[in-house]
Formats: sequence, C-alpha cells, structure tokens
Amino acid sequence: MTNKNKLISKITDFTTKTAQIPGSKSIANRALMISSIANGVSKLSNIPECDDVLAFVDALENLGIKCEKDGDKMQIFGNSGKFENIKNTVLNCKIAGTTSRFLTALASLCKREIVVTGEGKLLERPIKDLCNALLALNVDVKYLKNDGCVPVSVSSSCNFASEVLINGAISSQYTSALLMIAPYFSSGLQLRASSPVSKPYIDLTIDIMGTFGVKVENNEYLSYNIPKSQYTSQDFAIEGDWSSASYFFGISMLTGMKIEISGLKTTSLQGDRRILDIFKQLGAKIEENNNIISLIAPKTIKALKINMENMPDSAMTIICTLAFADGISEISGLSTLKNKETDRLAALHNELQKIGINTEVFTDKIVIYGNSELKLENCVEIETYHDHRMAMCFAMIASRLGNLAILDPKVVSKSMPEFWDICKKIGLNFNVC
Ligand SMILES: O=C(O)C1=C[C@@H](OP(=O)(O)O)[C@@H](O)[C@H](O)C1
Ligand SMILES: C=C(OP(=O)(O)O)C(=O)O
Repeated sequence: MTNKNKLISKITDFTTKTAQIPGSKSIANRALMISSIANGVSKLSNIPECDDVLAFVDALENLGIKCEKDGDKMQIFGNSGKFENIKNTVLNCKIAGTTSRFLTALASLCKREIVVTGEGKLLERPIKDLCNALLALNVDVKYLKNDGCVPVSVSSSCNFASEVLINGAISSQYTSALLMIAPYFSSGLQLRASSPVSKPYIDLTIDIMGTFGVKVENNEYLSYNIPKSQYTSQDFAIEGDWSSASYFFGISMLTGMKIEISGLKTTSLQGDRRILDIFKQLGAKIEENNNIISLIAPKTIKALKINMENMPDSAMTIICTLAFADGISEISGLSTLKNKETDRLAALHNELQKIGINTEVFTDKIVIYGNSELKLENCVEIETYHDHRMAMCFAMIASRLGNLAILDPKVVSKSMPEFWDICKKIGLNFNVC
C-alpha cells in the first residue's frame, strides 16, 4: 500500500455496492493467545492480516510457538503453557495496545525474562494497573523507560498468588489479559475488578475461553472465578469485525448509498454490533438477508444523547455521523479515548473544526453541533495522528463532502489494510496528492 496522501471526492455513483468485512482483530488476538498455550494444534481461519495481529503472531513465534500460515488460515501448535523453545526474549508490539497488554500477561508464564516493547504512542499508553496486578501475583515487572508504560521486563517463576484486584477503569484489556492466563496458575484465580469499562470485550474474552474449554464465573464484572485448567485446541473461525464495518454503515448513512455488507455475525458478542441500534435511533432502517446487512439512510439524521462506554472504538464513527445531524448531540462514557492511539476526542475536535463542525470536548464526553447542510468548497487537509480510526472516519465524511485530503492514509493497516481497496470498490473516488 502506498502512503501518498489521499484526496477524496464525494460519491457520485449511488448504485448498490457490496463490501466484505475482514476478521476481527480483537477476536483473532484472543484466539492466538489462547491457542498458543492450549494442548494440541488449533486451526484458526479468517485471520485478519492487520498490523496488530501480525505483531501478535510474530511475538508468539519469538516465544517458540509454531504458527503455520496458509492464506487466511493458521495452525497454532499449542505448548500446554510450557515455554521451552524461546527464540527471542524481546517482543515488539509496534503500536498495538491489546497485543502489548496480552503479551505482558503471557510473558509471566514464560519462566524467562521477557521484554515487551513497542513503538510510537504505545510507549506512552498506560499499562501500570496491569503491571501492579502482576506484581501482586508475584511476577517481577520493571519499567525500562517511562514509568507505567512499555517497554517492560517481565520475569516470573510461576508461583502465582491465587487472588488479586485489578483497576478496570482505564482499560478492559488488563482484565482480559489476566483472565486468559489465570487457568495456568496452580490454584486458578479469584480476580476482583474495580470500575470496569468496555465490558463487551470482557464478554468476548470469557466466551472464547469457554470455546477452548475453560469456564469462567463472572460476577457482574466485579469479580471472576477462574479455575485451574488447560485450554483444549479448537478449529475456530474468526468472525468479521464490527468496528471495521462501522465505517461502511457510516458511508451509507452519510451518502444514502446502499452497501450490502457481508462477513458479520449478527448475534456477535462484539460490543460494536450495537452500532446498528444507534444508527436506527438516528433514523436509519436496517435490512438483513442471508447474513447480508444493509443500512437505508434517513433523509435527515436525528441528533442523539447517548453513553458509549461499552463501544469505545465505534464512538468515533457515531461522532462523525452526528456531525451531519439536525441538532446538537452528546456522547458520554468516553473517558478512555484519550489513552488510545491518540487523544481521540481532541483529534476529532481539531479536524472537525477544520471542516466547519464545532464540538466541545470534556474529560469523558463530547458535544457535537451537527450541520446537515454543510458543504466544502475547497480542499481541506486532515491529520490522522497515527490513528487508523481517524483516517477511516474522515474517509467516511469525505464520501459525503468530497474535498478532503487524508494525510498518512497507510495508518489503516493497524486494523484493516484492505480499507482503501474496499472504499475504491464501493465507488469512493480518490487521487493521490
Ligand atoms: O480487548 C480488546 O480487544 C479491545 C478493548 C478496547 O480497549 P479498552 O478496554 O482499553 O477500552 C478497544 O478499544 C480495543 O480496540 C480492543
Ligand atoms: C484502541 C484500539 O486498539 P488497541 O488498544 O489494541 O491499540 C483500536 O483499535 O481502536
């Protein structure tokens, strides 16, 4: 993929299009982690080829896990939790939060000093609460650069305590990481969690653990009982990514074009599946036929007040849609967005302002002054802040307004390298500039 800036003009061909959504990176990373310590060989299919998943596979190979790739399928040769063939003790997670949090936990099963590191903004994203919990579990964790961030060194003799408290307010990824390694503790784990956020991601973790044979008791996301156990290898198909799909539903919403979207599971536990309910509240109709989903846009987009704490990733898609609503909207529950690839509310505020949309940003919410009549006469450059979701959100806006030059478009490879190809297929016109 080239990284020339993309100048996007608005959609002019409104015939029905199709879009196939790639596999979920959240599900893929959980399936990879669990398969790596399962008994036997797991066969994963529909694995997305995005940077965050590639970094995970690379790290597993460094830890001596055999991962045999065949197209979008992969065989993972589980080691039953015994890391006896470690090749490289430094794991580079690039800019992937989930990958780094999960691997920091996995490193504590390795009985060798492992360094978990990364690049760019990841070196500033918080991991302290997870490390504090690991320290309380008798794992030795040291910060090698910035306090509370990767790179961290993790050493453990696997003499784990049997209970621990995790602060769940900053990220659910810490809880997911601990849940997935806990079956390998000699007494299992009683995990208590305070102020949990992004809960659907915890449901996803517990569900996939269950598929691989470990049943977790979840007491209202405030405590979990994880038995001592072993995962059993599985044949496991990764379902399509609802966060990735949100941009294509958004394009339908903003342009009126019908896109038949496939690859998604309508009963998915992914929290971002709820994006359809929100689009309905904004006035859209949803059609579902043989696992193909399409959004029929309303004439005017209704303003909305909603809490999206359970859907942090698709909150940006909704904010950018509400920029064109008839009225003032407010989205709350967004305190975690400052700890993502960039400070997302600040980034959205800056770039929406450039196109004439006003927003007010608070610590955990954003107020959006929608403008359903907005047009752009001149080209505006949009910064993407090394954030895939900024590029995808503004491509969505460009499908309606045209005249947007998206800078550093390659950022989409973090979760969906196919993004620009799919855009082209559904009729988005862009030139490199
Ligand atoms: O567990 C996961 O797969 C994820 C959890 C969420 O993070 P937080 O729990 O930090 O909100 C989400 O933003 C991220 O993209 C993926
Ligand atoms: C926040 C995200 O991912 P991560 O935390 O895994 O970097 C994301 O994909 O939007």
